[in-house]
Amino acid sequence: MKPILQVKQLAKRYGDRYGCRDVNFELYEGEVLCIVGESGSGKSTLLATLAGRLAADEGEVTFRDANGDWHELSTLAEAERRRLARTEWGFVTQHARDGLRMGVSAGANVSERLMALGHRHYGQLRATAAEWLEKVEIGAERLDDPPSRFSGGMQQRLQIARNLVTRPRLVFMDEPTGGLDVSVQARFLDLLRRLVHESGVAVIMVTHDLGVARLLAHRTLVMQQGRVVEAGLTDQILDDPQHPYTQLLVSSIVQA
Ligand SMILES: Nc1ncnc2c1ncn2[C@@H]1O[C@H](COP(=O)(O)OP(=O)(O)OP(=O)(O)O)[C@@H](O)[C@H]1O
Repeated sequence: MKPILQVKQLAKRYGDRYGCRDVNFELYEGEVLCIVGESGSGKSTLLATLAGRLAADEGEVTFRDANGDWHELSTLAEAERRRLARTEWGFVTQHARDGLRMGVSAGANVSERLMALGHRHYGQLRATAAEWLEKVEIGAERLDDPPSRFSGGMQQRLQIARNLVTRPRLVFMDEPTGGLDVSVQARFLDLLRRLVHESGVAVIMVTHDLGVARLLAHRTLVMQQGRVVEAGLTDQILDDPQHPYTQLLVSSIVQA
């Protein structure tokens, strides 16, 4: 199997300080990778740089598209990056208001990305949006309601539908459970795990919650002060952490 993403010596600076540095890994089709670490360790910076939302200062990120062509993000024209973001990628944000259009209907939120791909048939768009609302357990009768009338958990599920409806090959997620009450997190994670598994999409997810990584991720990267200090299979990392910082992270949840 070939990787869909290759990351080499990636670094992003803010002024003369590094947000993240010396990051190397490959991601394979259908693989779920979690990036964990404490606040300020560089997780969001790394994610935004991988998705081309921030320009890398060093190293490279190379993505293989559905035709098998490789694209190095730093050399991509902005129009081409946007095309990839529309067709091959998704991005789920921590706060739904950053990832949804709060003023338009739930149905429009889902069909918008399809329309950007050229789908125009109104009845078909509506039917697909209804189908996806059902898939994320919202209920098609809410099709015309704006997400501002939804609970936090529903908004986050709508964001998932909006992103997966175009069948992207890679979805970036920045703390998707971060804003949710603990009581709704479990249901959300369960649904997410099922949809990711069914669709075969690859996911790179930032989380500070090792429990989320345990539940979803095949592999995990542990970040400290901008660097990846440990990387490997999630179960191995959580059951037998090698780096002192990972040991500290793991022991802090065991004690909690
Ligand atoms: N726009 C910015 N300008 C300057 N420094 C920044 C900026 N964004 C992040 N940083 C710094 O880069 C480092 C990494 O921050 P980043 O937000 O990527 O960490 P994080 O692990 O995602 O943290 P959190 O979990 O709190 O979101 C931190 O030291 C942070 O202060």
